[in-house]
Amino acid sequence: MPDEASAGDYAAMIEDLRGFLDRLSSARPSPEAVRCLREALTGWSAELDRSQVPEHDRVFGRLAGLPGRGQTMSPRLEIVETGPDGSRGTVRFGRYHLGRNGAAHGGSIPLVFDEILGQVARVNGRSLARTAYLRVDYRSITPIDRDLEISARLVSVTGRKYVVAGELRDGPVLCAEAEALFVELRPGRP
Ligand SMILES: CCCCCCCC(=O)SCCNC(=O)CCNC(=O)[C@H](O)C(C)(C)COP(=O)(O)OP(=O)(O)OC[C@H]1O[C@@H](n2cnc3c(N)ncnc32)[C@H](O)[C@@H]1OP(=O)(O)O
Repeated sequence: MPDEASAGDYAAMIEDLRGFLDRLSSARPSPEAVRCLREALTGWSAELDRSQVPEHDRVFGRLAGLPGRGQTMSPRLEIVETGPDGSRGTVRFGRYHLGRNGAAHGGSIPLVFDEILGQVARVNGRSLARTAYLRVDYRSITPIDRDLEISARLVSVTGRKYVVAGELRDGPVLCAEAEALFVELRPGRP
């Protein structure tokens, strides 16, 4: 992991990257701007090629405690309260996550449910578990560009099986609900 100062810079860079992806996805750049962007990206890809590391040493998505864990794959999730039986927080789907007609893309919603439901399954040291299934019911469109409330609660523990349920709300409106099964890995399983 990076030291505190560079972790702060890394986290800020990830926020910049989220903002960049939002702007890119809702822009209609000129051909000249596209050429310049390509040039800059090619330069940065070459630079990053020089600092590739094995999975264990990655920083992306490993900054626990920060909103979004320092990654851009899933929408920005900020946990405000967590405990052994559940957690709640806010999530913001950006323009990058737009599907059609103002609604978040259906695939971006399970991403954030896997994050928060997985975190509930992970507390109390149940770290070596994987998502066996994740079911999402889309109840109403999920709007982008505003903070929504998201929650998860532990439903049951049966041997190695943890069932966790979640809800995504825009104020009084239920946007989506989910249920997932996490199965603790047997010793020696990757
Ligand atoms: C706690 C930390 C949370 C971390 C969040 C992780 C986020 C992720 O996205 S992980 C990546 C996505 N998931 C994966 O890649 C998982 C791929 N699948 C697997 O590795 C395995 O199938 C795995 C680990 C889920 C289960 O394998 P294994 O340990 O051999 O379990 P197995 O013995 O077959 O089944 C155990 C129990 O779970 C049940 N079960 C397993 N899969 C399912 C399923 N899909 N649906 C319903 N029940 C299931 C079995 O029926 C069995 O129940 P019972 O004990 O009552 O008979």
